[in-house]
Amino acid sequence: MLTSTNSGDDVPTLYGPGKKISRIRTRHLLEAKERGEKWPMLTSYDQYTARLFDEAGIPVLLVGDSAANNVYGYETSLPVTTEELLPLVKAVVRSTQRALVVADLPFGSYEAGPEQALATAVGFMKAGATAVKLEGGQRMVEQIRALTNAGIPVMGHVGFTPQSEHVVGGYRVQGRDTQAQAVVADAHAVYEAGAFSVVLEMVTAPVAEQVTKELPIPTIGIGAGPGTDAQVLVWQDMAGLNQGRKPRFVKRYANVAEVIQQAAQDFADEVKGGTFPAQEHTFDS
Ligand SMILES: Nc1nc(=O)c2c([nH]1)NC[C@@H]1CN(c3ccc(C(=O)N[C@@H](CCC(=O)O)C(=O)O)cc3)CN21
Ligand SMILES: CC(C)C(=O)C(=O)O
Repeated sequence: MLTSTNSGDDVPTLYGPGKKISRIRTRHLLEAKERGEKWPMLTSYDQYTARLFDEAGIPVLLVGDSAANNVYGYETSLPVTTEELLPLVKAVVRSTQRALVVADLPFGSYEAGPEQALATAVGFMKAGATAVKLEGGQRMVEQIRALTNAGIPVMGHVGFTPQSEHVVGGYRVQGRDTQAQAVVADAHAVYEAGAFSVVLEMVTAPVAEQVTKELPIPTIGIGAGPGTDAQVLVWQDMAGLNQGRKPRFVKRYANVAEVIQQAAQDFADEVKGGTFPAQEHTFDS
């Protein structure tokens, strides 16, 4: 079903159904940057998508706090809790053989300080995650340092940080004009604190490119242009299950919403019309 995109040589590529690396580790992501190999990351929150994306060769799956709006039906990321995210992390971990699973720390579970961050992150690691992600640059270096020292790989997240939308002043591009140096400084701070990678969200392309060139760790862009080492999208956006307003940075690669809705309508029609179930779906005496 899946066609290989591998060139067939012996270089262990990160992305692709060739599966030459049996289990993705953070060092593989660093090596990919050194080779100049770009890679995709997707969110996943459940068994079926985790399995499909893993088999498609997606090397990193993020159980995002975006489960808030994409699973639980909240309007923003703010309400979702550690208790709500933990079962989703467990489901994704159980359904993944190769991909590196990153657990997002939800709003309110790490900001109080390194001790709170460590307690929360340990819970996600015990649930089977391989790394955690948290939002914030310079203001989070203590947390990032504490987790890294405890053996927990940290993915940073700078630029637009949805958990602090009320301080940032809404969903806005970061890194324009006077903000540019703040975004660059945040990315450097995250790296120096020990992060193995960093998400750049809604950052201007030149700033993202500069950060990508300056840092030895992979940058993962969402609305940060083509210059980052990796790209991430929320899967319901990418596959067209989310039919809501589409941010500029989203590309819809399928229309899954239409497929599911058509299936539901066909099922309903056949039940009403008495054509389902047929003989083949029925047990004889
Ligand atoms: N479905 C979904 N996709 C996401 O990418 C996503 C979530 N949920 N939930 C958590 C955060 C919130 N994110 C978002 C959501 C919307 C915009 C947005 O509306 N952006 C506008 C405004 C940009 C501007 O100010 O110029 C856009 O058109 O891109 C941005 C980031 C990214 N994350
Ligand atoms: C958009 C990505 C990077 C994210 O943080 C999430 O899905 O929660």
